[in-house]
Amino acid sequence: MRQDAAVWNGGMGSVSDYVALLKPRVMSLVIFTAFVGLMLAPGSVHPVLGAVAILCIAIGAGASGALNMWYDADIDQIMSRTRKRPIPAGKITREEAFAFGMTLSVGSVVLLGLLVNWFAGAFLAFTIFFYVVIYTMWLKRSTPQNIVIGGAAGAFPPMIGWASVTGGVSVESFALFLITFMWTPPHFWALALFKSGDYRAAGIPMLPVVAGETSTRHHILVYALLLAPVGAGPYFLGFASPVYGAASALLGLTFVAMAADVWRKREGDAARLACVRLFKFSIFYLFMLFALLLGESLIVGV
Ligand code: HEM
Ligand SMILES: CC(C)=CCC/C(C)=C/CC/C(C)=C/COP(=O)(O)OP(=O)(O)O
Repeated sequence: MRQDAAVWNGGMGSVSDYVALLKPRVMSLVIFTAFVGLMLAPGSVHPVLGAVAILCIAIGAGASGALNMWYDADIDQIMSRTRKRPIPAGKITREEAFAFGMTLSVGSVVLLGLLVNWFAGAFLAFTIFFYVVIYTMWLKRSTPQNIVIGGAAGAFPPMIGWASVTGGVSVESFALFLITFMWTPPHFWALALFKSGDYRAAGIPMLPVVAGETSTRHHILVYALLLAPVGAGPYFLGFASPVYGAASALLGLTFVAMAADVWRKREGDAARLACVRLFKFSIFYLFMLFALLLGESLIVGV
């Protein structure tokens, strides 16, 4: 039976504990990509409904983070990076986190369906399900390909933003999905390389634990090489300008160069630094690609 890691502290957690359950820092970039999807979609939506859509996606994303922490309380208590989270720290019980996550999940989906459209609402429900059930409850603990497949959940939000305007999907919204989908493995493995002790202790079959560091470095480089052209996809598909094409190529080549650095530097501080640099750059990279697309859509819209 799964052990409840949280200790009942005799009262409700504070507001900041509940905010922490929403994984706000990670989800901020997810929400930004959803916003860009909404802004790029053809046609228009009333600004109030657009704001409602983004709010619902944000709440749904946060809710899925809370449900992830509900299920993962046992392993979060073991890993040094996650030990201070509200449940292992004894600030919030698993039951409270579950009730909070479920309420926000259902609320965000129903609100998006009723006020915006039911295709977007169903897509949000599917994404929450994918992250919580497919990734967290199933793949994360069973295969080193966990984040390759499970990472799709984090890549769907721009498609949900797009669907909030059009009520459907398209080649363009799929191209936005593909960028985050190809980006997630190197984003995560760069960090996992030097956190593998944590995952080993928790019994999570992340790639560096199962396949070793050399294989993980190889995977990072291959994904970076695939990501570079995928990042330029919006230009090749004709919904971004040559300026975006050139900028995305430059960012993609920098990503590849940093992945090659991780591949080359195998020992000591140099290896660790190369991983940290790639991890930090990965976040900058994704933010920049979507910011460039947003900038172009605003200029065209003027
Ligand atoms: C299965 C997929 C993913 C995994 C396993 C993963 C894992 C991680 C981990 C372990 C961290 C370290 C810091 C922390 O715990 O907050 C992190 C940070 C971060 N991730 Fe991811 N991530 C994934 C997908 C994504 C996606 C889809 C996005 C956004 C589109 C994203 C954005 C970020 C950001 C912005 C940070 C930095 C947070 C900070 O500044 O503290 N991640 N990720
Ligand atoms: C709209 C919607 C529902 C969006 C969901 C977005 C999403 C799935 C983002 C993934 C973010 C993330 C931190 C995954 C890591 O989970 P982990 O459990 O491996 O990381 P951890 O060890 O830090 O908990």
